[in-house]
Amino acid sequence: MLLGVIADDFTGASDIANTLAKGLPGQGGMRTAQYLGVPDEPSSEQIEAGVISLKSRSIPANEAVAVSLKALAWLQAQGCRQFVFKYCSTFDSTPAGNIGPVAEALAQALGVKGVVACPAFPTVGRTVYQGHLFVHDRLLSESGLQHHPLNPMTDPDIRRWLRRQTTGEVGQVAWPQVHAGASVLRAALDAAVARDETLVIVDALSDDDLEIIGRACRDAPLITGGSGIALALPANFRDQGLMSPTPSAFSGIDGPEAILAGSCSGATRQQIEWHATSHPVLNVDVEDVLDGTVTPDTLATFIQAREGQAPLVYSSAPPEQVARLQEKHGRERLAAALDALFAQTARTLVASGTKRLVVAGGETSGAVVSALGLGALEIGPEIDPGVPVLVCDGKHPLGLALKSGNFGAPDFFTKALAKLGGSA
Ligand SMILES: Nc1ncnc2c1ncn2[C@@H]1O[C@H](COP(=O)(O)OP(=O)(O)OP(=O)(O)O)[C@@H](O)[C@H]1O
Ligand SMILES: O=C(O)[C@@H](O)C(=O)CO
Repeated sequence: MLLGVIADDFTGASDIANTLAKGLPGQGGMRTAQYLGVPDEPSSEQIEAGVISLKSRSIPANEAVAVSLKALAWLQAQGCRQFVFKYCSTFDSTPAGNIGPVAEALAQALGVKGVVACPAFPTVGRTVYQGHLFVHDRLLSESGLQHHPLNPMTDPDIRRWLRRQTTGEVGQVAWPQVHAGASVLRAALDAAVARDETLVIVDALSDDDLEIIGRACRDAPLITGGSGIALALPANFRDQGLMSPTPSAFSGIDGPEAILAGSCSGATRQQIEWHATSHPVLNVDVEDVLDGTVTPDTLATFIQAREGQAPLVYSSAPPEQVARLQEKHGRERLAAALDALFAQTARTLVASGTKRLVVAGGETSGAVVSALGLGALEIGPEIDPGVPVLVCDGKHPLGLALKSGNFGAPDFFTKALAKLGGSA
């Protein structure tokens, strides 16, 4: 294994695994595996990039640091020579962490300074300019993310946001020094090291900028950011003659299908609305879940009876309704009940032969794949930006798509099932 990634959530892990498996246009990517948590055993496969999915975005900072260091140790034991800490392209965190504490702990463990921090993902509208994060044409703090239930992003200046979370000084490299090319940027990062800056926010407006950043980080032991930060890393390894020719082709997994959505993001709700125009959907009433009227069997039975019709079950609701329910029942209680509902539904479905499973939402995906107890997932073709086909290869192959709440086109769900089946 050449490259090790520590991702702070499951859908974010798929996102960067997708970037690494694709590589730069026309150049090919790395043979990539996504692991669900820190594996107990060494990697047995011919994997070039290993991505460890953690659920560490919204847990206490000291726990996030501990599990991230454990992931680092496992990746080091697999022989990785470079590490990426992947967080959200909208920098999801609070003044208490977890991006700063985890990044500083990894930097300290690796003995490095001048570490790039860049959440930019221009393909989905996330750019960084003068240390400020934009979502399309809005500042982060005016993009809707200021209302995020767990990590309200109320300050678009991510230098200032990160300084609240860190003990070391946070530096900045502004866009002109990125645009000037990899050697100018490298010199700017070396100057940051000389100033004793541990983390350095680096501007990026386009994939060209991200490629320059990746090239400048060819020999950097640690890089941090969104998935875009990994764009040029496969090419760095290929240029050094370290990679094998072509990863194996994905030929598709056919069989019964299911779509589970717990994400309440605008994109997911639009995708559900689109899907409902021509496919069976079941809207789960959260109060029925809490009082036991709706159970995992209710959902599994609905799906099993509609095999071949792309059935979807969802709890997703608009923000006002979510806020009202959270007020009444408590956020933790709702999340635990819904996580358990989707997790047990997935277990029942897979046990009864479901072969293609699409899940919307990071927390929901984490609950589902943890319950399924899957090993390493291999990365297949891209469905939409940031969302690849995932394959659990074994005696009973399973194809998965784990969609970040805000990702995907309106027809994402049917497209995902088609890609999992090997068509489209
Ligand atoms: N009807 C509902 N009422 C209240 N909470 C809900 C409802 N439906 C889902 N939830 C909760 O909303 C949260 C959705 O989080 P999840 O991470 O799955 O989606 P997301 O935040 O859109 O995705 P991502 O993290 O990938 O951006 C879960 O904790 C889930 O339990
Ligand atoms: O970077 C992103 O936006 C996603 O990969 C993600 O982390 C969503 O949870």
